[in-house]
Amino acid sequence: MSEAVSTLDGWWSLHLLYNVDWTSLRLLEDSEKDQLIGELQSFLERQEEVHKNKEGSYSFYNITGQKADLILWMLRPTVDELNKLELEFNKLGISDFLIPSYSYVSVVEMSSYLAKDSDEDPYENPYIKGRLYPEVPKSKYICFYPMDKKRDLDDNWYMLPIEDRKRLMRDHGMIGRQYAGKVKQFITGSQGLDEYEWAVTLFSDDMLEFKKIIYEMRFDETSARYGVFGDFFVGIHLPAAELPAFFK
Ligand code: VOV
Repeated sequence: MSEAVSTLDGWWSLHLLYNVDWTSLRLLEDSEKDQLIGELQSFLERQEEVHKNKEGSYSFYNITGQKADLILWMLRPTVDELNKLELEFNKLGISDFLIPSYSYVSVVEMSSYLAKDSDEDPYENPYIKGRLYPEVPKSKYICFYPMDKKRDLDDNWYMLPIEDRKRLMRDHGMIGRQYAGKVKQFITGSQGLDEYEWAVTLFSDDMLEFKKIIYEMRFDETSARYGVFGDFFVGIHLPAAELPAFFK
């Protein structure tokens, strides 16, 4: 049996994606729309407060293409809090006009493949804390997708010796590092929690950087041989102040 890799686990993560029911929304009076929008803005302001207090984080983007219109990504210390938040969101008036299109449950994950031997408690290390309990940026663009590592007879990530997986992850990290300052990545693990094994959530101020990093990584053995991908969702930042222009 191959040696399992240990992980450090941080905040819980919930990606919620919706399509807007534009046909029904169009039938509302402007004053009714204002009320729905105001309520959603208050919800987002509460998320911003939590983010500023470093008790969680969130992001809200307008998805490009027909797979969804909106993505709300929320991070919290416990899955119970996320569950409650989802209920709170479902009870907002605007939710009557939102059709769920996709959701993803996971938890911020850091593997130990590249960890240095140390006696210190990793959960007290400032760098690791910053990764496990992240401040999600408000970059112009988001790219979100779930993925697996392959378990075929010939190409089975889970049967590779840990030394091989360490080498592959080192190479993966080297490519990633070339995108420092251009792409910010968040890896959340979902083994036993959702359909795939990880969610990848990327942020950048240039949408083309998503294509560049993902294409470059496809040629690296980790992705070329073992990466299996779900649907990709890309979108543009939607600040609360722009909601009236978006919905009206
Ligand atoms: C901004 C770029 C960037 C950087 C710097 C980066 C670095 C790193 C490091 C150092 C490590 C290992 C330690 C850890 O933290 O776990 C990882 C881990 C991981 N990555 Fe990564 N990754 C990036 C970016 C990045 C992308 C674009 C993808 C998608 C791959 C693709 O083909 O579409 C990805 C995937 C992952 C996954 C699924 C894991 C977990 C794998 C596992 O088996 O556990 N990642 N990643």
